Amino acid sequence: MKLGGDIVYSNGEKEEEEEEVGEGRSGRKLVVGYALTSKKVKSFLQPKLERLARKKGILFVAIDQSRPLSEQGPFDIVLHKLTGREWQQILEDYHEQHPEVTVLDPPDAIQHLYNRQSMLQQVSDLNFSDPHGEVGVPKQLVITDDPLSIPLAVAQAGLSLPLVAKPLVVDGSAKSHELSLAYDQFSLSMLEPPLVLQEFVNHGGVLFKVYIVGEAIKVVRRFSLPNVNKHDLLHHTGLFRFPRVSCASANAEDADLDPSIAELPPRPMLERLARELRRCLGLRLFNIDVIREHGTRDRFYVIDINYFPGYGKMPGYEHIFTDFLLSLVKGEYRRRISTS
Ligand SMILES: Nc1ncnc2c1ncn2[C@@H]1O[C@H](COP(=O)(O)OP(=O)(O)OP(=O)(O)O)[C@@H](O)[C@H]1O
Ligand SMILES: O=P(O)(O)O[C@H]1[C@H](O)[C@@H](O)[C@H](OP(=O)(O)O)[C@@H](OP(=O)(O)O)[C@H]1O
Ligand SMILES: [Mg+2]
Ligand SMILES: [Mg+2]
Repeated sequence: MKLGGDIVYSNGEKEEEEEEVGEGRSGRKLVVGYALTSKKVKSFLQPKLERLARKKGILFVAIDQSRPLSEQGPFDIVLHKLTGREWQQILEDYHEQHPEVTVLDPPDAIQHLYNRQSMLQQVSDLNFSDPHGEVGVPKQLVITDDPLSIPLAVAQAGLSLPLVAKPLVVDGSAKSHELSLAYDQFSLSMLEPPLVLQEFVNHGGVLFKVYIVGEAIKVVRRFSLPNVNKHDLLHHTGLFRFPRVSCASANAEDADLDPSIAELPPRPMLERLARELRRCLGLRLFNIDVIREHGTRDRFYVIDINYFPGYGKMPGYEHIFTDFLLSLVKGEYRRRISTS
């Protein structure tokens, strides 16, 4: 079904003249139940998203966690980002009782991303290489106990300094994003396991965030940590704790950067990588942090994967996300028609 219209928003954005209108199980509207933290509601459910969604026949409804899910809705789609075993069980039970509802995404698949080791394992297993480039993960080591054993473990694993120390578990807390850079082996004993130690890869201070929403991808540049050279390594000791550099709202899109550093990774390579990761992770909503090894044109590393990231910072996310939601029910209708 098509709806005419031509709205120009205050930010100067002009919507397409014709927008598709969604149809959910409840009739005309496509009902999306959401279970998100208040921080996520604020960053994701921005007025521009709700306005466009309404226009396309999509209704976002907050899930009341104090009431059984089956008594709410009916929903066509459940969108969620909450952690905890209890919530995971609620969703799994609900999915069993209501297989007709699309749960974005399956909780067991999301679990893989809440551990920085299993998060990158799938990327490593891909052994990704195509004519446009190679994508790997930095060498890393998991430490679960005794900080005093770290220097020896690092030497035995053959990891080179400097190392980025990251909390092993990512649970949405600020603490799970408290990272540090270790310049010398003695400082490694001051770290607090459980953690992942990852070789620092020089990449010219620019990182590429690749947002994935179903089959759509969008890449943005962000500032990152600067290169560490031999001189820095000789003259710095200790741990350098650093804030969430790549998450800062200031992006690197308009900065005057060295083109060999700022050049986006080749689009066909990212599309193929996203497709393969979507398949092996079993997820549709995530982003990957990609860096290009300094001094190379086509050697890339994935250093982080985030489930349901800050889409509010992705340009045009309201269009991409609403199109994605509509595509899910269209697929559902197609399936029903072909099996009836
Ligand atoms: N192996 C690495 N080599 C070089 N820089 C790195 C490496 N790992 C992390 N960094 C830098 O540290 C930043 C934070 O690391 P990472 O993305 O793993 O943490 P995070 O807390 O999960 O971030 P996000 O906010 O994206 O979830 C990166 O954006 C990048 O600037
Ligand atoms: O979009 P990028 O720059 O990757 O950063 C996101 C993080 O990766 C996410 O982990 C944050 O979400 P949570 O705070 O819900 O984990 C997410 O929080 P947000 O939705 O409040 O922006 C972002 O900080
Ligand atoms: Mg990151
Ligand atoms: Mg992360």
